[in-house]
Amino acid sequence: MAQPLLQSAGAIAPAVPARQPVTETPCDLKVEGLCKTFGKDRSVLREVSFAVGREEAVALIGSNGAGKSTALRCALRLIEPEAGSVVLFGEDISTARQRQLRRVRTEVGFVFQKHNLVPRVSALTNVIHGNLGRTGGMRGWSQFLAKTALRDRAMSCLERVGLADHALKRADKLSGGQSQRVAIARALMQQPRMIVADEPVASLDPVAGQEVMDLFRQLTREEGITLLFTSHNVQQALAYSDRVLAIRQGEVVLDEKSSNLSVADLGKHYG
Ligand SMILES: Nc1ncnc2c1ncn2[C@@H]1O[C@H](COP(=O)(O)OP(=O)(O)OP(=O)(O)O)[C@@H](O)[C@H]1O
Repeated sequence: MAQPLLQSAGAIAPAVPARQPVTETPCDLKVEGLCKTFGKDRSVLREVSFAVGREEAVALIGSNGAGKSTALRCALRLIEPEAGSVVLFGEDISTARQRQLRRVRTEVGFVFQKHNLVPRVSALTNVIHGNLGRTGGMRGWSQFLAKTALRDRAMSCLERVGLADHALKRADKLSGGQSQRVAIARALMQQPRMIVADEPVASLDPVAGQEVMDLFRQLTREEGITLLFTSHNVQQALAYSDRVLAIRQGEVVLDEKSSNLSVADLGKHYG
């Protein structure tokens, strides 16, 4: 059954208090009964439910238009589902207002297919932008110190992705693979508990794509970061995840540990 309607941002809180976390095992994200319709009757998500365990790497696969990106966006309330519940890091955000949403989402690093870097500034500045909001209330010397610390941290994030040498290069002079690495460094800058990546390597050639996926796996394992990513590529999904979710026409049709699956199994659920 679908859960009660989610409220839009800024709406008045319901008289009934928000549902409390219902996690049986440690779980960073749990969604239940998400429904989303575009326009009058374009039903894109139909009671989508899934969970992402702490420090787990979960791949969400499906063909073009299956609803993967919409599922990710609704799961983080970047867009509003019409129904369903969302528990993020143990906090029920189904009816959360913008302020609570912003706070909880600071612990999520986003990486998209198009890296969305600011083209005319350096890789380093792009990474610093991942966290500039946190110095907003500071003034004078404390702001200077905070910015110096941010710069040092951004440099260390670029080192983590192997791009310290390119720190001062303009973003629009970087290759696709390098740009995606900067996007990962920018996500790391937030010191996220979870990274959500929407087709992070779809626009890269196979070698650069594999390097970026290797980097995701290495960094998330070393730093204990949960990973939820979407992919069209069943081999890649299997290779880089602990668990695979397949979505078809807005419905979850498979939710299984990667170790129990073969590429052929996944192929059957892809479409
Ligand atoms: N803002 C929107 N307005 C109207 N329709 C939308 C909107 N966003 C997505 N859709 C439609 O919803 C369906 C699912 O889109 P979604 O982007 O979630 O699929 P996807 O599985 O991520 O596909 P792809 O792999 O091609 O990115 C598509 O038919 C798409 O056209």
